[in-house]
Amino acid sequence: MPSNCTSLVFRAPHVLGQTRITNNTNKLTPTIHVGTCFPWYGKKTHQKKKLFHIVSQLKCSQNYPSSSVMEDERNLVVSSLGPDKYSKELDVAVKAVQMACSLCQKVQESLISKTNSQIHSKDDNSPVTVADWSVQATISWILSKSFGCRNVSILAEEDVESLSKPDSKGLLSAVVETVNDCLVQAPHFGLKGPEKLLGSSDVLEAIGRCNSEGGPTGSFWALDPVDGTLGFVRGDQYAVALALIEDGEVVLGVLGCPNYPKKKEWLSYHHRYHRIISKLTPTTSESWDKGCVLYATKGSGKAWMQPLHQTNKLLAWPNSAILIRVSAIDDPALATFCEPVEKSNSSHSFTAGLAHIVGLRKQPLRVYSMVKYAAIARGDAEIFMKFARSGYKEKIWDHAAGMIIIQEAGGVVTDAGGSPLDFSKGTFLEGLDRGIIACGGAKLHERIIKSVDASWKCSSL
Ligand SMILES: Nc1ncnc2c1ncn2[C@@H]1O[C@H](COP(=O)(O)OS(=O)(=O)O)[C@@H](OP(=O)(O)O)[C@H]1O
Ligand SMILES: [Mg+2]
Ligand SMILES: [Mg+2]
Ligand SMILES: [Mg+2]
Repeated sequence: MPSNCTSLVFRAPHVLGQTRITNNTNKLTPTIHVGTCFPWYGKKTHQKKKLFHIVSQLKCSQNYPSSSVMEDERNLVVSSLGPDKYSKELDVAVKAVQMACSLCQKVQESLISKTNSQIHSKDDNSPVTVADWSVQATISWILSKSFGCRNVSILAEEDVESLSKPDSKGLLSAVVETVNDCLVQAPHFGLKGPEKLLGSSDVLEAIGRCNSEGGPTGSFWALDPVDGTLGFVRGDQYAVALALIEDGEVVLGVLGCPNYPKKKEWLSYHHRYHRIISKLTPTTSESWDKGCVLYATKGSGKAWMQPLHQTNKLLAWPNSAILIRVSAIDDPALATFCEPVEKSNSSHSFTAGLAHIVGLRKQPLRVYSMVKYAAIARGDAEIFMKFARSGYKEKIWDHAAGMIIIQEAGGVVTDAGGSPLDFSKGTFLEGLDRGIIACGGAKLHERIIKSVDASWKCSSL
């Protein structure tokens, strides 16, 4: 794991009550290195607890969660300390996505209680709302503020043209208001907000700045401000997806899923039930009722999840993160596969044929957005398949964050030919072979890839 900090020095030797922190050479240890081993042996339970607590605190004090303290029967071993290469990027990205989720929750609530007048159609007839532009502006502003405009390059879904038209004044002012409402909350999320309210030109600039073309060299952020806008406007699942891509490789991913239910069974409920559920359960998403942010950095072998941040209850976020892992189920008969809700986005008949050949018995779990990737990473489902109509080119922002989170949680993501997804060719996943297959484990993945050809021959795709 990349690490630029391999030791941590105490200002004074630590003393736990009467227990001095000593390492396995029994020397008082003012410095803890990666690999430092603290013997449990002979220690009393309360001393063990204190020792574990203090050593665990070290990782939290580094403001990042990927260091780890391992325990065995005799020792407590510090396996890694200090921030990894992307700690600052991860910290800012997670906070920015948390803010974006909170923005989306407010807009979704207001959309559901009003008419459809706030939902607009793009040239390709897909929906776009105040939330899509507002999240893009907010995250663009936060990234620029945190890393400097010149150092930040963003490739994002929404463009600025339709918002800048003279007849879009009402829409633009709604976006400006939403962005400002969100940015004033920045300090609650541990970020700096603007000194004064942003004007229309600031907001348009922030959206327009997301004009990176991506490509094979350098580093850029890929942002889908609201993925699954259709789910969003229907009061259902959607995601905020942010990934960092370096020299064509996804190195960091953050996925905000504000409506991810505490009980995985609720994922399969029709959107109308979600509305009922949201009335039945506290909208504050207290504890784990609904909503989470998932994240991972490349090569860490770990993926994390934290609950949605509550502005009135400040959670020190690395401390509230828990590790997630893909499902261990590798028997197709027991596996759940997810796919897009809309037939026009992925062929349901093709995946039904494929499922039959592979021996998947359960009904498909149809969920809007990259929440499907989240379900695989959390181990709530085993397979995700998407086969768009021929001629449709998948966009990188629809897959980057989800892919890395599944991979670091132990899963496999490829195209339908078994090749890795290529994020180095600009906006689209060029060269994608037919579709996308993501699985919790390699065994299931292999079985599906092997069956794609057989199923493909009898399909009309
Ligand atoms: N025709 C077509 N074919 C395939 N894919 C398409 C198509 N049109 C759109 N999209 C992209 O799909 C994104 C939503 O994907 P989902 O898997 O969530 O689909 S679904 O909404 O559940 O049906 C959606 O992302 P958002 O625009 O961010 O919602 C689109 O990028
Ligand atoms: Mg999308
Ligand atoms: Mg989108
Ligand atoms: Mg869209």
